[in-house]
Amino acid sequence: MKNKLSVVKIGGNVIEDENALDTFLTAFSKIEGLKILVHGGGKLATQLATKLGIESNMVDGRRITDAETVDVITMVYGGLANKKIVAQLQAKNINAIGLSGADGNSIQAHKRPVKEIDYGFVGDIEGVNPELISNLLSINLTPIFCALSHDGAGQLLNTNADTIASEIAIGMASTYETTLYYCFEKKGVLMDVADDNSVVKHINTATYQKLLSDNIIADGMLPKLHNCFHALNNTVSKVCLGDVTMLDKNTELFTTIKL
Ligand SMILES: Nc1ncnc2c1ncn2[C@@H]1O[C@H](COP(=O)(O)OP(=O)(O)O)[C@@H](O)[C@H]1O
Ligand SMILES: CC(=O)N[C@@H](CCC(=O)OP(=O)(O)O)C(=O)O
Repeated sequence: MKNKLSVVKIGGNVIEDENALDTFLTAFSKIEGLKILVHGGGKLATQLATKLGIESNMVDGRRITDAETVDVITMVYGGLANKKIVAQLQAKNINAIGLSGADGNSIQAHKRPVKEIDYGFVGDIEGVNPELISNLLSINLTPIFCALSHDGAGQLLNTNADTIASEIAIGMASTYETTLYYCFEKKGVLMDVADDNSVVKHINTATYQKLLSDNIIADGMLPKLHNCFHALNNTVSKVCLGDVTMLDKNTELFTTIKL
């Protein structure tokens, strides 16, 4: 039987709120068994860019990443956000190790080809390095990934954190029984975004199509659910979406997705 592995992604809304981040990291530290954290930080990057007088441009939820912006996101994702999380997990007795995709060649990518839109230094993932990640897990380290990949030729690339989480879960799924958790500020996929009690508890391929055609899923939820099904179609066992209470298993109010 395969060992269980939890791959957990947290979004920018949780990271930028110190209390929410602490609550999340406490819940994450209590997850039993092997675990990996992937964090975003898009809002923090936008805030720092504004302070530096650099305009942020998003197209379809993806950041146009020019040369100045790739420096900003490297500072924020690989530096401030990643190292704060690692230090706070150390304080909770989790031996966390922070990684970008360049560290240990853990996430290989290529610069997105220019079609109608030039996204700049945005990376499309080619593969992850499951051996490295398994080795880290085997010596009791907990990998903490930020939203940076690399092209193998010296260039760091910006890759959406939801995508990094699904690709890592896929990369690990042949070795571990892998569950992917998307943890954000809502209780799951909601029928009405304004009503936190309207959680859709179970989604499968058929109900996903219905939610799409009824326009229930919008904005950031569109690429997130695309990543969920991409993971499930590539041997990840289960995907769950919800707020922090989903992790401590004290609630049944979250969304579980299976094919
Ligand atoms: N049906 C829905 N259920 C829940 N959230 C939804 C839904 N449709 C759109 N959203 C929006 O998607 C957002 C989550 O996407 P995003 O901001 O990209 O997440 P993250 O914080 O993980 O980066 C929610 O904050 C919510 O405003
Ligand atoms: C290419 C691209 O758009 N990358 C994202 C990476 C950060 C991220 O995904 O952060 P959240 O999870 O907090 O949204 C960005 O720069 O905003």
